[in-house]
Amino acid sequence: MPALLPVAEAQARLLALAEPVAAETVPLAQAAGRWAVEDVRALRTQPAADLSAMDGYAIRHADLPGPWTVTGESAAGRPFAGAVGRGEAVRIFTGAAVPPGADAVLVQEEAEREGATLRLTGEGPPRVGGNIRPRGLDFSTGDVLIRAGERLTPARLALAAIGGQSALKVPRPIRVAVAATGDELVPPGSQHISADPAKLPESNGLILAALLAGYPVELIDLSILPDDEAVMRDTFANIRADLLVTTGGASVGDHDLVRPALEAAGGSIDFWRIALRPGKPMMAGRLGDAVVLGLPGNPVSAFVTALLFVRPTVARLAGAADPLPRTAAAILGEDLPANGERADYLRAAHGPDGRVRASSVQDSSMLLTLARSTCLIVRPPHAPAAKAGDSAEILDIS
Ligand SMILES: Nc1nc2c(c(=O)[nH]1)N[C@H]1C(S)=C(S)[C@@H](COP(=O)(O)OP(=O)(O)OC[C@H]3O[C@@H](n4cnc5c(N)ncnc54)[C@H](O)[C@@H]3O)O[C@H]1N2
Ligand code: MOO
Repeated sequence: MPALLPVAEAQARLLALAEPVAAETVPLAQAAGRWAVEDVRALRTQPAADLSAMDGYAIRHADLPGPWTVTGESAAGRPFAGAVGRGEAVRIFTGAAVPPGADAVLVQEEAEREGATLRLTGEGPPRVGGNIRPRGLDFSTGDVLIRAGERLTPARLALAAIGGQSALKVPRPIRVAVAATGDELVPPGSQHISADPAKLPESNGLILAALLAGYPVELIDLSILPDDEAVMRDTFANIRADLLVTTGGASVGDHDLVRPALEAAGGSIDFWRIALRPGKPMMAGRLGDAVVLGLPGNPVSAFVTALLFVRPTVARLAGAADPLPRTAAAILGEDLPANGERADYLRAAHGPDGRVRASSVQDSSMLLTLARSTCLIVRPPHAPAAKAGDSAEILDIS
């Protein structure tokens, strides 16, 4: 058997197989969770004028400590038509244009008004420009607001809108075909599950669909394929997808038929078997225009490989410049033994003290421990033993 491929190398080879798909232009609301194909620039300056940051009175700072004569009002969307002269004040509200002549805003809590006469009761704005958001504070026309390859998060979509954009160029949705394999599998909720101990509810399809919720995908559900090479081959040969994900049948047993079926369908395997626990027998390759990922069948192995490989592939096909999952640092609540040759992704939970503790059982078939975990502790190959209180790298799965 060839040596196991390190995770980072496997990810790099996989991403090299995946080119972003063709782009389309969609209204902002449809761009949520997708990736920008090109730099998005501001079509306007924000704020477009000097605006008040508070409710109060627009004044000339040099006129402090007053008193002033109130000559009018400026509200958001309804600016004051005139200017502020010496000894004058204009009633102003948050977001309203500061009239010409005024250079500070006196907050109403620091003033007392009687008819048109305004008196200072507090300190007043400390400086020229006090309580004013100057024109262009956030950005100016032509500024790059979003870079090509960045994800269109809620904040970036709002930024594009306030920057004057109405539509964005993004890759079209990614067609992801998902097939579970195994004679033992039946759809979740099937009647005969409890009656037949040879049958097992299919769960990996849910893992994949749920992990891809919020991603720009069209899922093609190939359902459950039997352990039959010809059936698999014919199914694979007919898919119209950008990414084919199978689970199960990836290992070395007599019924592990995904690899030969893919090859019989005209596909090619780029790599197989990764220095990863769980998830060692994952394979990656191409079939026609599609990238193919053959995940192991054990549900926790399918989950971990979906996080490390499926989501990044979808993100790259969907235009992400930075598709790999981001790890975080956490403090260990317990000692960990030295690690072996495979990178280990340990199911773990954050305790009330904020520290993370790995579950004592890590068998890759066990979904209960996965469901109770808040993170995976990433143990690189050959990591030395670690002590409680040490920092560790984690992947959040909460
Ligand atoms: N002799 C060896 N045996 C195994 C090796 C090895 O290196 N040498 N690797 C082990 C490792 S590691 C893993 S991981 C598994 C993965 O095997 P497969 O991808 O071939 O998976 P299956 O045998 O089809 O299934 C494994 C297990 O998971 C259950 N399963 C499968 N699909 C689903 C699904 N969609 N939903 C729920 N559960 C599923 C299946 O019933 C099996 O219990 O191989 C080891 N063996
Ligand atoms: O790699 Mo398997 O996923 O260890 O159980």
